[in-house]
Amino acid sequence: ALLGKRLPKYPPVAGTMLHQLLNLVRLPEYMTELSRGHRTFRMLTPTCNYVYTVDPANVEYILRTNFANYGKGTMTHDALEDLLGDGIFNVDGAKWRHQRKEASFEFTTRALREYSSGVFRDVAAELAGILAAAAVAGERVDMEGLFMRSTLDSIYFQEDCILSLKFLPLLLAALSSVLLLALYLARLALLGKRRRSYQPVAGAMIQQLLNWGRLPDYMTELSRRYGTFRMLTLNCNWVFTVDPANVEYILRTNFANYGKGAMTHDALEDLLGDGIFNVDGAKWRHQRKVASFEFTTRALREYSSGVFRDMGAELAGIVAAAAAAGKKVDMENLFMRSTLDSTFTIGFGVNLGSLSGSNQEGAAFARAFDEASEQSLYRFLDPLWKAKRLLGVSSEAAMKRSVRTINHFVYTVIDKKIDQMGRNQQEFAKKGDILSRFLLEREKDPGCFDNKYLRDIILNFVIAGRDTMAGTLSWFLYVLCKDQRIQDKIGQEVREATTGDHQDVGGVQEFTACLTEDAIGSMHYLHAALTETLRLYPAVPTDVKCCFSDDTLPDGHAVRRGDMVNYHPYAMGRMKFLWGDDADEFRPERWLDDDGVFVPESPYKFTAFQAGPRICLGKEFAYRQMKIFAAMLLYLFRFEMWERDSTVGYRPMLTLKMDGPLYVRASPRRSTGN
Ligand code: HEM
Repeated sequence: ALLGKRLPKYPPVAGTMLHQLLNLVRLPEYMTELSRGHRTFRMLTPTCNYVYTVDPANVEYILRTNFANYGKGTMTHDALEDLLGDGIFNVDGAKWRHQRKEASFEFTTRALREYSSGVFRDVAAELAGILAAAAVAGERVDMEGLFMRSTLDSIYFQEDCILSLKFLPLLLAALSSVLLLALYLARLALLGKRRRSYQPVAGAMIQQLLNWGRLPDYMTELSRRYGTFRMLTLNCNWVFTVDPANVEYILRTNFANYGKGAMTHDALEDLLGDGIFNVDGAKWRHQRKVASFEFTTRALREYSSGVFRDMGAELAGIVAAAAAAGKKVDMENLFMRSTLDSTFTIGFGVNLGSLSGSNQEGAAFARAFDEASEQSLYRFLDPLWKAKRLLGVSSEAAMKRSVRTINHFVYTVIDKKIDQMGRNQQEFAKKGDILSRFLLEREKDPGCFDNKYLRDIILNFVIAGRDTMAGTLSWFLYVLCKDQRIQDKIGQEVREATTGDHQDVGGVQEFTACLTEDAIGSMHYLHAALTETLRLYPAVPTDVKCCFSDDTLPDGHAVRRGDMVNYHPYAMGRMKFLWGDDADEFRPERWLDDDGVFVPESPYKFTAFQAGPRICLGKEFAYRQMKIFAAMLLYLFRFEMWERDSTVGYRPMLTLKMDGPLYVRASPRRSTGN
């Protein structure tokens, strides 16, 4: 992205608007001459560039490949509005789509085809008659004039125009058919406008603020009552839906019309910068491409599996020590620390040591990151946040402090890495972490991205990998503490897939060696239990997209440009109309077929990983790590809540984080050998 910024390559300048004015009477010729010199060029005007091209590849790109990025725009629309209004020639987006659909239908009806063919034949016969008369009389004929008058575009009735008089009935017939069509389209457009029905209003922002501590459940209650509804705010509608057809529409069918938008970008910019989570268009496409490539390399898969196993073993060691001492363990905290360590190690080749508690700076970073994440979500509901940021007061003062801590920490990591690379290039080239790979790329192509770009990638990677996985593992263990039957079933499956029934291994390290890719792949019940956790406790409980132009959702409800359209994984996971009467029940079996094989659901119904072109890139990655951690812990230990009947809640953040510790008692299922 930075390379794109630093080295923008614009087409050569072939002239200015003045040159075009001087050549106005021969403009097409003049532009043809320029096109011979440059296939693509610019003409400068006081307001913007005019780019001209005769290159078919460019033409295909703007007319088809990246169609969504090129349209009439406001300048053309405003200039032609008095003449063409909001007709098909002069609009983009939903208005264009609607008229195009109606017109496409009308233009292909057999009735219109037959009627117009008759008119054309009659007009042509009249024209031939006039020509015949002129030929007999030896008179000259102005063919251009005849053609003009015989087509619909130039219908002027003048008393001295014999041809028009002759053609009048036919022209009127043709004109009336066109007018009828126009009236029909206008009526449809008007009807469409009149019929535009909006989602019922379920409340206003104030209600969301009043229910802040239990927002996901409050929104679930509203979803049960309304399905799709609006919450009013001062500046735009917030639309919420749990309808899979709507979800598919915004995430896939009409993907180009729904994106992060300026509001989300601004609210998250301090934390996520221009990272993949927070951008649309070309910036998103570029990072998606690079990341998709990185995430599927075998090298990264192997490297990350190794890191997950080591980290899982370290975690198991800590739990074993607590179990031996009969002490309670806060598993939520351990998961947060261990996933932070594993994410950092894979991302940057640096073990933060937060699991072992050896790194104070790492702990401060994690705290600042949580605070910034919570504050970023709050910004969506606080209309004054920008003013507060400007003045550096209240919640925004804390946000500034958190971001400073985060930036200091991340830039230090990057600087250290650059230092390492400088000291031993050859050793460095062997490193499997993502930052090293990016730095090596930068060596080959200096200036392709700077430290700010790397910082944004890091933080996006951290929020992607750390909070989501730690949260899911914590909720997973929580529900398992409440249901020992499921816990034992997973323990048994892990045992069968790894060591078999009769040969328990003694220690963590020994067991780690049994956790092969095949063994992990065969744990269908564990896979189902993790998926069931994500159904009821989706790591990203609500996801919002900005609507770029007026549209109608598949359920018939309209949305306006600028509306914030939310689909709600947390609420969706609890809807009876989607999951049956036992929707609230934790039941991994619902994901398995009769042979016990995991069967995935439509991603538009089970939306925990999003869906469509922006589906989570780390889905497989996440399952692998979660399965390694879960398998290791459940093979070795049995867990129960430290206080038997205690429950845990959540904190409103970008991710569904537990509110407070998850204190459990761990007891060995078998000897850990530690
Ligand atoms: C349980 C674990 C996870 C869940 C539930 C999850 C869920 C999601 C969701 C809902 C999104 C869409 C966010 C949005 O743009 O609105 C997303 C995007 C993404 N996730 Fe995950 N994620 C998980 C783990 C991971 C991991 C471990 C990684 C990588 C290490 C990862 C990488 C990404 C990336 C790069 C995107 C951005 C995709 C794009 O915008 O094109 N995720 N994830």
